[in-house]
Amino acid sequence: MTQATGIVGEFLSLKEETDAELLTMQCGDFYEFFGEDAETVGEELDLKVSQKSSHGSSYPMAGVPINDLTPYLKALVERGYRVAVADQYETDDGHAREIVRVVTPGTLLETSDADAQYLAAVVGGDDSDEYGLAFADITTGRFLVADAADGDEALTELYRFAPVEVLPGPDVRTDDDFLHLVRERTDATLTLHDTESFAPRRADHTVGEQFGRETVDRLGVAQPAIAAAGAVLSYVEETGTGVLASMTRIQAHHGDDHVTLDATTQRNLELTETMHGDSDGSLFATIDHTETSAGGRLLKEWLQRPRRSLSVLEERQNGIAALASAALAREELRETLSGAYDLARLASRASHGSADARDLLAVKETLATLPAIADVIDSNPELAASPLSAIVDRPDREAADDLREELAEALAEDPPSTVTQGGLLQRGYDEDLDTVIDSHEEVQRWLDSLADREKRKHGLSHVTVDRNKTDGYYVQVGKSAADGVPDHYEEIKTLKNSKRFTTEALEEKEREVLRLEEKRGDLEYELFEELRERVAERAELLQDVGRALATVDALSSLATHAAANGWVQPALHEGNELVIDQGRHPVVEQTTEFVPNDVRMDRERGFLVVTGPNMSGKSTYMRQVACIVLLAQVGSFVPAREARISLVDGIFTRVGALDELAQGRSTFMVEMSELSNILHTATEESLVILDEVGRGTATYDGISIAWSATEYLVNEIHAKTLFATHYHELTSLADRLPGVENVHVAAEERNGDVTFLRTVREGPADRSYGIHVADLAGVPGPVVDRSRDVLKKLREDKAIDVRGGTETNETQQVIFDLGSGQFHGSASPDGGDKESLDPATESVLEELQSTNINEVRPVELLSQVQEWKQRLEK
Ligand SMILES: Nc1ncnc2c1ncn2[C@@H]1O[C@H](COP(=O)(O)OP(=O)(O)OP(=O)(O)O)[C@@H](O)[C@H]1O
Repeated sequence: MTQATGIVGEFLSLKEETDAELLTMQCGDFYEFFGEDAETVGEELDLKVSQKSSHGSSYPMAGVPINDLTPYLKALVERGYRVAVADQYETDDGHAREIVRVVTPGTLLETSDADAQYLAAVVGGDDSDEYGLAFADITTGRFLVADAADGDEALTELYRFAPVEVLPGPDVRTDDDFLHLVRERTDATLTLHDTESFAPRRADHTVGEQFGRETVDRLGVAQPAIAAAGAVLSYVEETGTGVLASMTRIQAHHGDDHVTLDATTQRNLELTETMHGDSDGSLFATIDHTETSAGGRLLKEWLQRPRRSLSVLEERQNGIAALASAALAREELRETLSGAYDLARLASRASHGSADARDLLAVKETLATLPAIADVIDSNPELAASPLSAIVDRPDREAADDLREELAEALAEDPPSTVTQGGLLQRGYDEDLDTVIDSHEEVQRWLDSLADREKRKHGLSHVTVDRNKTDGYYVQVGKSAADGVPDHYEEIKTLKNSKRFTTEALEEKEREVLRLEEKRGDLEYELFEELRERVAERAELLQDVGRALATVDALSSLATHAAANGWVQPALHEGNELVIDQGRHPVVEQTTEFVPNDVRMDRERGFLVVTGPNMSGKSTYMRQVACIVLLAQVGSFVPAREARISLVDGIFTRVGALDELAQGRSTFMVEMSELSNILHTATEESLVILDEVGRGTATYDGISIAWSATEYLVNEIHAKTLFATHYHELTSLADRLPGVENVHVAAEERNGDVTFLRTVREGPADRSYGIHVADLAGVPGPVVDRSRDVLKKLREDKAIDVRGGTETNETQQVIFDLGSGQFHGSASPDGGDKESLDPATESVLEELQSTNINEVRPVELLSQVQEWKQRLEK
């Protein structure tokens, strides 16, 4: 390509200045893309690409009218592009252009999505495993920082906030494994931002400047989190979004305040989307009855970040309790809330300078909902006595009223969406403006009555006065009357049925009206900008009011759901007892005639082995327990007749996931790394849900792993655990290990038909129904019969040790007789049946026994298990 000159040359040299993938440049009334950019945009957005000739060469070109740029930008950014925007401005000798903004997924202000839009940065510690994270939602001004003890915790936070764009710090950039997991667990675009901005001193300075030195010192987060925050701020500034002013507050997200919910668990419990990736059918979609997008955002945040503080949870519970019983007042609140707009978003738009008069009107209307809501609360004794009154009193109500009044005095009732053509402000707001408006209206009246005057004065019929772009103002006279116009009429155009004239007086008024229009437009715009700036200065106030309204909305939503579905307030406590009477699964109960079930767990009964036929309801039962505990720690009521819930520090799940095979990962490998993560992180205060661990490999390997994991959880971790399994063998652990109990989901078999009762009962299931289910599913008869034969043949003795048993403190041995389906304690601890084992089996068992799966990496474990298998087969 020859060196481009002219407009294309200007485009290409601007393109060199930016690292954005695409550039669009203002050329008069259009934004244009040239060259490769034009082709990309043409393909992505189906935009027409034409050819622009420039000095003998020709370049692809695609453009959109200035006012239509936003939807195109949005579409490009949603496809993961970063787009630089160059604006044109006047200079003494013509015009020039410069890049004013780079729009990226995390800095797109024009989003119409109600969800939070987080821009994140993640930084590794210099010589520790620690990570620091920062999250900013530029559309609402929310800014959070968090420490993470290690890479896993950093990934968990990233999954929790689901950022749309991530800035990896300099050290994280080279960690391919970490980046791979970020890509896998979030939909974020990864952007390499200037390394300098992550430098400790510089970041510390940036953050101090933005939020105030003292605030930063009080945050109590480690240096990497500050580095991440500094990088985010510098990125927001550099991309030219101009919203830094709306970021008024920095908050530390302390993991300890929240229930640990790793990415897998958030997915397994289908918190915000189902396993299939739909938002419908998720727990959030089920319980969300919020009226405002800010309320919905807050409720989602609560679900993703359940709390551990009893006082925080009780405040929410008490709010919900009051709202749940005050049905009428609740409906009134929701009705009022339905008129509220997203104040945090409006504040960001005001800071950015893109809020129009309608946006400010929305601010005014929303500010007015706060006292309306406070009135409803005050006039209902139950609500007035609840934490709701403190919630609505938290923002500075007086300042909110002042701002609302100021806006009410300033804004016109129905302003246009353009801000440059007047009509934005009310009479009486500004004296100078009133004078201009008076003169403008006077001329306008003269023009409006001109046609009538001319008709009367000159005896003309068919006269109209109008204006258009080419002719300006004109008097139009019908053909039949056109000959009778007075001499001072000057003809400007002949049409088919009429003629257009102008007069000196009309021309003069036209000049006047244009001057006044311009003056009015300019003055109004100036006054409007000042007003908008004053609103932007109150960003923090708007965020506070927005938060209060969102809180009332989220609580009302939870109360509405509780009241409609018969949910109850759980008794929360810091002990160990988890008792759920007649619990239900919050999502499944919506679509099924649900059979409620009980749970009782405490220190003496901390591990439940859940058995039952396939499809009987084991998974549902366990998830139901996890969801109820989670909802309780959101502060919500729960689907049960009664519940007493001990607060947990984390919920961990290992549930067969559907999507792993699609991702080309070995199911067993995933299963083992998830198990390993649980065994490493769960504590005595955690809730662990294991669904068929060990299923992904050969039966005996599976049993061995399930067995030893159970021992470890019971003996070392003491976490409350529910473990569903098809390995009937594991049910014998209940007799041997204190704290382990069997429950089963009941089914009845009569004349070969199995009826699922969905009722959970004490004790192990009678037997495994696998072959029966195969039969039901229509597997051919001969195959079913033959599998029964094979099962019979497989029933041979195997010996397994139980660790941590009660009878002696020593390891004891039990023999599992697959023939009878029973375990027998060994006759003597070191002799007996053990001698009947061949040396190879014995050595494998010894190694298995001495393997601490908590210390072995999953990959090694896998190959170790394979090796044992080969030795046993030999
Ligand atoms: N308590 C209940 N009341 C009504 N329906 C239920 C109940 N529990 C489970 N179900 C329904 O039963 C079906 C099977 O449940 P689930 O997947 O939990 O079984 P499972 O025992 O875990 O099966 P598998 O062992 O094959 O994984 C689901 O469609 C679920 O909606």
